[in-house]
Amino acid sequence: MELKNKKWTEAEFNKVREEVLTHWPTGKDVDLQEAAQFLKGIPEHKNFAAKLRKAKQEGITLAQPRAGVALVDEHIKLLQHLQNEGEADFLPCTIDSYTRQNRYNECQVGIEESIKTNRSMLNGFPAVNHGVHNCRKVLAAVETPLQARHGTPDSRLLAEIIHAGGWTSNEGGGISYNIPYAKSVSVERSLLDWQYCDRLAGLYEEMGIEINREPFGPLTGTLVPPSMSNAVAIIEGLLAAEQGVKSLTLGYGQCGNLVQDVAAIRSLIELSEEYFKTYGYKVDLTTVFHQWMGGFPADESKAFGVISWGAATAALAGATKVIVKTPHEAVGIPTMEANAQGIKATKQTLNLLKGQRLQMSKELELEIKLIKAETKCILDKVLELGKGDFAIGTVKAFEAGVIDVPFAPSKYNVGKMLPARDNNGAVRYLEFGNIPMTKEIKDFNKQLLEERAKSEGRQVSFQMVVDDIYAVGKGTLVGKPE
Ligand SMILES: CC[C@H]1O[C@@H](n2cnc3c(N)ncnc32)[C@H](O)[C@@H]1O
Repeated sequence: MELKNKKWTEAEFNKVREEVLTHWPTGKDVDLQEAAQFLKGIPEHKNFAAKLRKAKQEGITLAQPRAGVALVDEHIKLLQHLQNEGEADFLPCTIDSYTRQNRYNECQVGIEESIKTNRSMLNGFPAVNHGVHNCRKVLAAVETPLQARHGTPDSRLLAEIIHAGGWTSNEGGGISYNIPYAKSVSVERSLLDWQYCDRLAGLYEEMGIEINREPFGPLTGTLVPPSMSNAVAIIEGLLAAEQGVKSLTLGYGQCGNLVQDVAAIRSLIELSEEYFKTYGYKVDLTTVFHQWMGGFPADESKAFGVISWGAATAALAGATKVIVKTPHEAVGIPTMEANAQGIKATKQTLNLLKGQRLQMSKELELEIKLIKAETKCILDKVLELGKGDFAIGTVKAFEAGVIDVPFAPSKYNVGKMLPARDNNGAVRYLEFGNIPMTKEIKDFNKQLLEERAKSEGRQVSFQMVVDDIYAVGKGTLVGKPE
């Protein structure tokens, strides 16, 4: 199938679908019409898109954890704890790493091992292997909407099974679940495979069922300049809308400077609304703010400091949803108690800040303008490279280094751009690589980094990048020389 940013016809979709449903035996339980009937029977309070729309109307920020274990009953117990004790507003099913690489045979081994050892031998819920009916069993056991959260370049079979299972949201996208997660998956391949997932969501929409899609905002979660992550989010949103997606949550990963993080969310909303209007897409747009995605302090009390700071920033930014971290972040998969604690700390902060927003200021206005200008430089070039087609343009933009995600494992990412924090901890471009920014923008980024260098008595250098990567885990935002 040739890649172009054009809505797939049902014939094109069905031709691919026949093969997708054979990738694992559980694919044969997916029947679109039967699934549509099942989904229509799900009460509104368990529909992701509906709950997001309500939160946006009420101007509140909702909290969602990440969580997933190997076996169905344990996963249900975990989610019920996060709902009842943690008071989670949305529940995830974080999918295991084997499923993310379509290695369903290894999932099967992991499931059997988990049964044998009575502990989760997978780092998430293997939804493909568990199949439609077990996904429905999970949905029946909770009272909040469910979403698949993962990092899967080819999420086609996973999307089929979780949506037929009544989970009304799927996270990911052809850039955001490839470049930060895979080494050798071509951008063209992942864009096509995610067009499939978006077209599936679009088909359900056409049958009167709302399905939410959430591109993965943070990307590598390591010093990603807001304009780079916003550019990717807007592209993935536009590609999804072309396939018929009507409920979109665009995301962003906390960088740590309050003004910049609030400006990132505000500019993401403003710029995406501009683009969706230009292209005539009628979409329910919401935002999601991911609490700090970088290195965490091992000390749990300090971890709660990071978690609460992320919650506060999400509230002050006016994000619709915040993704919660846990006090076990530095060590690995959290216990269900630690996971619930992260949600409770987050909700305490959200409740205390309810209705409050960071007021407009000269600094905030400047940062919003700067992020929008930088983002438009990237998007304009992508569109030019694609001769008006964002899908083709994205493939060419990666080849040219116009889209360049810092610290990405993918061999399709040129990795020439380098970010570093300025004196206030805002993430700036230290090296632009082939990213086409105006001279004014380049000079401004350079000036801010020079100011930091001067205050630290050193040259602007790669060492700043290294220092910034380790800083938060060591208790500061900016990695100043010791
Ligand atoms: C995007 C990476 C994030 O997902 C989190 N994560 C990955 N798998 C799980 C899991 N199974 N349960 C809870 N959190 C998880 C991980 O801690 C990290 O914060």
